[in-house]
Amino acid sequence: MDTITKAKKAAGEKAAALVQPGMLVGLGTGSTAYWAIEKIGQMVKEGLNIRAVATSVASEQQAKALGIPITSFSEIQQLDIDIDGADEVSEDLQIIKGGGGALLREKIVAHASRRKVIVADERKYVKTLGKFPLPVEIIPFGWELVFKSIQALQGSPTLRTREDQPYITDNGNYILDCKFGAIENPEQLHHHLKAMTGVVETGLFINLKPTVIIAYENGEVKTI
Ligand SMILES: O=C(CO)[C@H](O)[C@H](O)COP(=O)(O)O
Repeated sequence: MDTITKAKKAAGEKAAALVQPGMLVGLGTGSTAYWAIEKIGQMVKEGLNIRAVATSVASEQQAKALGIPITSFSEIQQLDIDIDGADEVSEDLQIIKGGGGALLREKIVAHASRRKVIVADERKYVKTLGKFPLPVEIIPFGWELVFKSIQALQGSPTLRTREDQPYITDNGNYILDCKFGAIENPEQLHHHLKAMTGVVETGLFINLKPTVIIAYENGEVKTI
């Protein structure tokens, strides 16, 4: 296992240790959240009694394969804890997510959780957001209009593709990856984008007040 994968595993496992018996747990998406889900799966096998809501089809499949009981918002109102990855976390704990395409469900789950835990390796921890292109989930119909509106905002959008076709989210939408450069005011940018008809959600996770677990390649793990 390379040092970055080890760091992701360490962050994920540290977060999983916060899960207590009886909790309702949000399961994130991506290669760091993956390790938290693996660890929670192991804890369930050892007798931990929890229920979980997953933020993507992929994470739900992983959880089910591990025997983690899955529930939904038709049965529950709120989660106790959500453990998820990030593409960037700034020093003031604003976050870009959506590199894995799950930002909409991730935001719904994060907002439904009393405690939000973000797990990341050291490369994601930055002074200012914006090096990572901001994912924006949009409705496929008329997507070109949103594309042009984001161009006009100097967002330099690219339609995300997979095998030369538009990438389709779990919700049937498209994603524009937008290069705004340094994002000095994430809250303002989020509101500008959300006001565009056709934008479903942005990858800016603002003012979540998360617990952030950063794992370093040298083996250190810090909670911020
Ligand atoms: O937001 C996400 C998926 O939509 C992921 O949490 C984010 O992309 C980080 O993924 P990874 O841990 O694989 O770097």
